[in-house]
Amino acid sequence: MPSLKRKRTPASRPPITPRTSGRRLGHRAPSSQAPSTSSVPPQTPTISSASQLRTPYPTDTRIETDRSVRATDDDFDDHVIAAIDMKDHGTVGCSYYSAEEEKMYLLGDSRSGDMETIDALLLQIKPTVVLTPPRVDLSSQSQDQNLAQEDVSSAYLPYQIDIRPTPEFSYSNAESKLLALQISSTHEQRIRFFVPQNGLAGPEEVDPEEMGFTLQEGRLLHISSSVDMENPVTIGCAGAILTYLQRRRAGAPSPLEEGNEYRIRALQMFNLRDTMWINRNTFTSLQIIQSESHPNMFNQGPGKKSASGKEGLSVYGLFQHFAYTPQGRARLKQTFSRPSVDLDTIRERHDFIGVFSRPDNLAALDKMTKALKHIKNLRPVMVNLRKGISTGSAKITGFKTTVWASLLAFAFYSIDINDALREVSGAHILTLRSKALRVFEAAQLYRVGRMVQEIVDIDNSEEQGRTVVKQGIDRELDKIKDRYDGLNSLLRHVALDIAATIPATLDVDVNVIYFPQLGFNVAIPLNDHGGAEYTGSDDDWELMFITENRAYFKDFRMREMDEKLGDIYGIICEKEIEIVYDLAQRVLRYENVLVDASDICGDIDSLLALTQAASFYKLTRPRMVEQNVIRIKGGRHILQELTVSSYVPNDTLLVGGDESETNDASSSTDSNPSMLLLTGPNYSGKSVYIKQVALIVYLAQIGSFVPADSAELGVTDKILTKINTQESVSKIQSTFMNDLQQISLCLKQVTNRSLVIIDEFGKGTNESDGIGLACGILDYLLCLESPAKVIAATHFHEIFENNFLALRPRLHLGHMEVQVREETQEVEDQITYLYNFRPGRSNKSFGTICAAINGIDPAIVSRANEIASLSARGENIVAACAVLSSEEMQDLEEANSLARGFLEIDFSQGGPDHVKAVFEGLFE
Ligand SMILES: Nc1ncnc2c1ncn2[C@@H]1O[C@H](COP(=O)(O)OP(=O)(O)OP(=O)(O)O)[C@@H](O)[C@H]1O
Repeated sequence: MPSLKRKRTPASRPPITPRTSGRRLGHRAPSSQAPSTSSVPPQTPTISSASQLRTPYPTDTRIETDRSVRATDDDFDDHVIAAIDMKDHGTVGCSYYSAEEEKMYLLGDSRSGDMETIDALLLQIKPTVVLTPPRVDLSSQSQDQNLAQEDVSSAYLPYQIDIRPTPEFSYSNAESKLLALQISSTHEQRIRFFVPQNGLAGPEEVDPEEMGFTLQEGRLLHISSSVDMENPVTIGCAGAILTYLQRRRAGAPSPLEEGNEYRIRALQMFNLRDTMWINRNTFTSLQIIQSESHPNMFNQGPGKKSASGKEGLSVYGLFQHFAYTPQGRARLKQTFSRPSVDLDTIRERHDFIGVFSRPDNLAALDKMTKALKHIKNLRPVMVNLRKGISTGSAKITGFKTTVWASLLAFAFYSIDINDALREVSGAHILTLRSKALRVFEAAQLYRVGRMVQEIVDIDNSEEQGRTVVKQGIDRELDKIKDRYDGLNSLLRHVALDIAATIPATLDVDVNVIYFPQLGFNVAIPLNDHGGAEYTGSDDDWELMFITENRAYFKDFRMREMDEKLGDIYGIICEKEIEIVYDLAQRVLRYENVLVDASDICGDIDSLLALTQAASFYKLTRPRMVEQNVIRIKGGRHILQELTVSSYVPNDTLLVGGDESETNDASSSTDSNPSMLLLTGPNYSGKSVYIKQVALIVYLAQIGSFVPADSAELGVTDKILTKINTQESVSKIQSTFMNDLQQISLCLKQVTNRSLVIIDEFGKGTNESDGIGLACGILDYLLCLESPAKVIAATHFHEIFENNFLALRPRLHLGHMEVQVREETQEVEDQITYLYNFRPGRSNKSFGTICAAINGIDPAIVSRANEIASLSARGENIVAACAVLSSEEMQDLEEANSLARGFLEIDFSQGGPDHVKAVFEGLFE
């Protein structure tokens, strides 16, 4: 008996269509052609008998509002709702809710906050909606953000600002709402609070009520375990978010959304204090997450390989290819937006990379990365599973097969990760490993995997676009399925019977087709006039519908089969729905631990991305120390070195705070400088050098290895930059104005643990003002009692020619070496860029040589050289320019004697003839 293979159809409902040919002239025997599934009517209906039973609400209900607040199945994960408040002259509080993680994060109140703090927060959080009370005006911030986004990157999406009444931010509103939260029922919350060390022993062991607390006390205790209630502004913000979520739920058009959307599984504090302060300007200018074009990209100088060398490159871009899971990439991006200032966290990440970089762990690393490539984020999978159950059976039949396939792959591949973690040598020091092993064990991965594998026929499910249950699970279901599969042969026989009743003079193809919703039908091809080639031998044939090629009829045989077998497909689906529903519920018992396991895979994936990048880009482990120091040997710029054929590594030494040199001895290279001031011609590599130092510090603190032969680094709390970028060009204000804003922010934020990067400050105004300001700022930074680490580059040679900036041990001068061969005829060959950092200042201005290289007339260049050196010496340029050539001197002397002779003429003596004779004498 030919078995009926159910093919995927657009609506996933297989029509069964055995076909036989009617008799042609000459009484040919009915064709023995195999049954075909051709001519599937486009209006194939959907199955719903069982689904309607369990679907109390329309399954396609969606909340459609604007981009930021809509909650659909597709973008549900994207929502990040932040609330920000500022009180009492600068206490900033912030909370945010991530729909993807189903978590609310609360910031510790930041007492010295300002709009820049808020900007940094928004940058980190990347919210879709921001709630603020009327007293906080974010409109300028978002305007700026939109501008930046337009011009530079899509990394920072604009957000919707929702100004809410002040009472929504009150502490009392927040407290009552927090206490009413139902998060204590979740496994994770109980464990976090009551048995932090015991890991995942089981929820029943740690119920607060069992420990003798009243419900209210239990909840307060519970909330306080994850939230520091001593942060009133932040707590107020949490209240505003809870009010917002409540309003959203109440406004949902269908109760379907309730409980599914905006659930809060956990509360967690996050603190800017643990995070390095780094603002958008710095992210942009160091090309960390977005691209930057060098101002000279269209005018390449020597050593520049291609104009597009920097375009489109970003540090994050270099690393992200090594993260394979969605949660890993999200975690990696978060790591890049939040470099840490916590030594333990940083060292732990370095330890992880160190362990997995060991040659004897290569096999384990390989096993883990291979496994990670198959792992999906279980958060949306679980949301779909939960929704499928709570929204009724129509959803269940529509359980995307990816739900089961993802679960199955997750279970089995995370077992591989678990095994690899056990095999890794030297990993006992890694707390992430211990945590992962604990969570994987609790998640009962093998059991969950087996449950899914035993029940769900993944291949067939994918083919049919619905969940198909395997043979052997339910005897009755198997029997019905056998009957369904046998339909194929039955229908062929019926088709042959019908064909035998068709007059021999006609040659008609007869098909009998089963549609799950429309039952059994005889399908007859259409003739050239659009009518059926045959319409039945008697009145019994009833035309049901016509498609493009065929007409469909019911006769007594079809009606009889409808009666006996018409529901067969529906019954199969209904049975399968029940089994799958039961399976979904059993899997959901492990929901929290499975989600934890999925998150842990993200953590592991992001750290393995750092590990693989470390080997690919030849990075080394920095030595993180308590001292306030940056000591780099053979440092490289991780992006720039990819764009040049041979990159020249350089050393750096900077010491901040009290450890920097304070005595007034004359400058010496042995002292500990807090400031490095670089000079040198264009293209000599100053900007690359200063950015390289900042990037090494940054990379170390996100937990990555660094591009250097060795690096000894103390923790830096802020990287503050004044660097010209494309972004500044796009701003409404002038470059100088922007420079001033950047530098004033640096000066306001700076601490002795900060790293300040200043690239050519003061270029946008007149020279003397620029020099004055630059000197004033550098001097201010040098004179701080406990100075920050500063690297600055300048073209203002006057600073040194005129001793505007007093030399002192804290200040080291440096330049990027260039080789000059003046004896060479061709001016282009006179200068070679070596890119070596050398102590001391550049003793010559090569600006004019650069001008010559770029095609400026040699006479102009030589004149410019003369004037530049006069100017650098502070001489009177006007007087110097008045010096005349010998020819000019001769002419001048002649004119002089002529004028004197004229003045000596005595016009009172003699008549006109006498005067005429005197004149003629003068001009002879
Ligand atoms: N260490 C290095 N090794 C190799 N090439 C380098 C190095 N540093 C810089 N370069 C090359 O020199 C080019 C110019 O560098 P950079 O922009 O830092 O110069 P600059 O002195 O800051 O110039 P400007 O004063 O015009 O801004 C870079 O684009 C790069 O191609």
